[in-house]
Amino acid sequence: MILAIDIGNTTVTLGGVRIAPQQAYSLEFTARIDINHTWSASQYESAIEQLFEDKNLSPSDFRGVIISSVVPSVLTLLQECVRNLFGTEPLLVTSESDLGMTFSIPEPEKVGRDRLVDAAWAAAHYPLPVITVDLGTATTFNVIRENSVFCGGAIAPGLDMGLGALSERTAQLPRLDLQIPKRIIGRNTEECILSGTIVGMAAMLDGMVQRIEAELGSPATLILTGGAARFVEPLVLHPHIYDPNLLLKGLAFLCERNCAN
Ligand SMILES: Nc1ncnc2c1ncn2[C@@H]1O[C@H](COP(=O)(O)OP(=O)(O)OP(=O)(O)O)[C@@H](O)[C@H]1O
Ligand SMILES: CC(C)(CO)[C@@H](O)C(=O)NCCC(=O)O
Ligand SMILES: [K+]
Repeated sequence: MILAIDIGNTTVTLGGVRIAPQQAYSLEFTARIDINHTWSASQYESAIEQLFEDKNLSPSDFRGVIISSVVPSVLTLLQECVRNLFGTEPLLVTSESDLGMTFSIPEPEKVGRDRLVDAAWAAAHYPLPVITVDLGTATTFNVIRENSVFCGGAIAPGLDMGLGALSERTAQLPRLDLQIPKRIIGRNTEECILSGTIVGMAAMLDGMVQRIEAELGSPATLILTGGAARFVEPLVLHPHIYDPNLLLKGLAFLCERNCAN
């Protein structure tokens, strides 16, 4: 199997991805390590060793390691971990990787590598044009046109970021955990916050997708992913596919594609 590592601003997500014949990708395991900016490489290394021990895994179970990162400082630490644990360099996703896409934007190297992975998987596996929406620390949109042309997207504040900001910057609003709202018209403070944040996110997605389709001049396939997607997905009206492991499968896909070359 392939070890896929996504370094985000909140979490490092690890996945063991097995690729069966006929290109069937399955997740053998997933694990999350919270980003801790005081940690050294050896602390991340211990966390990964502990994970392997818990899951009865060893480095020899993996035939490749690939990383996408949007946090350069943590990437340096995890590259060192992989070197120590596996004795090899991990493959890194960049805009120069073979992504199976071309770019119609001026600075592809500035696009978050998590966005590139989502886009590469979607371009290869879904009818084009396709829009991917990833609900993580931020909510990101990618738009891939016919012929696998990555033409841009959008970046909005994340769900949890919105919930956090509401409580931190007010006297009377509590900190709530994500949950699916019971109704649109909230009947108390908690219901109002959940409606405004979560139904609001779904409405934003629907409105954005409508506007993106208008700019494209054609309907698009809509793919939703990311840790917070399950709270929003049931409220999205536009036809869509919920693919919770897009990023990890995308990493394994790119590992295959870029190791073979
Ligand atoms: N098991 C869970 N229960 C409740 N909320 C969750 C759970 N898993 C994820 N979330 C929420 O989903 C959000 C997004 O998760 P995801 O893993 O996609 O991104 P992240 O790790 O927070 O962001 P990044 O990838 O930028 O680090 C998290 O901020 C968290 O609030
Ligand atoms: C938007 C985030 C933070 C989402 O993880 C990440 O993709 C990122 O840092 N992007 C860089 C800017 C860009 O994608 O244009
Ligand atoms: K920043």
